[in-house]
Amino acid sequence: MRSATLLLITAARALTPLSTHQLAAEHAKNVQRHESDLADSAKRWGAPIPVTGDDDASWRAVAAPRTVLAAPSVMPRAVARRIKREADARFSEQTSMSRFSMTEDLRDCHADELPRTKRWLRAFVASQRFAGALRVPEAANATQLAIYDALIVKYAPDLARDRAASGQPVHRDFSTLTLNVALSDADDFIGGGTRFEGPGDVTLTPVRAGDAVAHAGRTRHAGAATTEGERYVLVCFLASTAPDHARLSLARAMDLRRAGKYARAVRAARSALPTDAVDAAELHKVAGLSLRGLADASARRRPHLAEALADAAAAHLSEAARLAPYDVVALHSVASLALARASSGEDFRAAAELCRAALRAARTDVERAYPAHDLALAEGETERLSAVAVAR
Ligand SMILES: O=C(O)CCC(=O)C(=O)O
Ligand SMILES: [Fe+2]
Repeated sequence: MRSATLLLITAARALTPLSTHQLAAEHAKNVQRHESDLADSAKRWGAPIPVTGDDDASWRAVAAPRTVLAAPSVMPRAVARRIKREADARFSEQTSMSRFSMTEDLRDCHADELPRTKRWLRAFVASQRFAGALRVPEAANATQLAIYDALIVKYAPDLARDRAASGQPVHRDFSTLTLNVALSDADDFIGGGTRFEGPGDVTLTPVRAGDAVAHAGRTRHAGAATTEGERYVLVCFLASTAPDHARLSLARAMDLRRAGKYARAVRAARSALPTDAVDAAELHKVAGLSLRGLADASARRRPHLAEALADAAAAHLSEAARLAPYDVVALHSVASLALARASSGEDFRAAAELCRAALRAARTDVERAYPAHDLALAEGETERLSAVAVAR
């Protein structure tokens, strides 16, 4: 009982929004993690690199308003070729496939294990040429940057499980700024490129080895599918030495999720969102995490925890629906969760009302289909339960 109560409290604290006290606790954990990340980076990459002024015009914005910058030939093509060979030698010693990326459909290795790559990268980040990449707004205030990780990634259809396309799904990096240097020429492969999600979805395929792209780690992006040939990239993840709480909270949330600690993951993910100007889509994701936790807690027969995570999901979904009252999916999600949790006539009536709100926002038949289906279920249950009540 005691442990169930404690768990309930833990999960209920994930409820939105977090109090000042909870936020401070999350930030304290971030600082701890940040310090250990910096220590780890110093061991592998050396001391943080002071940022020099920005007067380099070679970086150009290519995907406003998300601010993705591109610059041609930041690395001499001959260096890119040598780095690629260095990585190939490493790959041939490796038996495992991808170790650090989000998918197994590629091959990767740590760039700090490759002496030539390591030397080039540190020198480049310290150079005036790199400074233009700091026009990415998230990096604008950084005075020192630490390389906390860098990978060489190789995409080739042969490496993919389906042997057809090698890529990486849409994700965020846990960096303040990501530098992505092409190690292959565009005509070495078909498909590929870095895809940036969102309105005006754009895929950047640098023309020549040595061309680079820079973006905020938090900008959602993917490695577009390489369907023929081979595509190599050097991806470098840079962190500002000042703790970036949005980045750190998100990184902790992902670790906690992987460890199956959903309630704590939800709280960390919630603390990654700004206290003002929260985006409904971000709240959807936190709700998604709560729902996954709910499923997990139910499977492990932890009803109190499941209940608290369902509360967290409902709270985040309602907040999202309040922020985006025109968003049928948000409104319907609130309704369908209420329906799933309903047990009394009153619950079903409330769920039906939420379905009607979603229906009012719907503009097309497709948007109407799910809320209408759920409304019929909710009304059916309301009727059935009132018939039972009368029969008694
Ligand atoms: O293939 C690309 O250009 C994207 C690589 C990437 O996003 C990553 O390794 O984190
Ligand atoms: Fe990435």
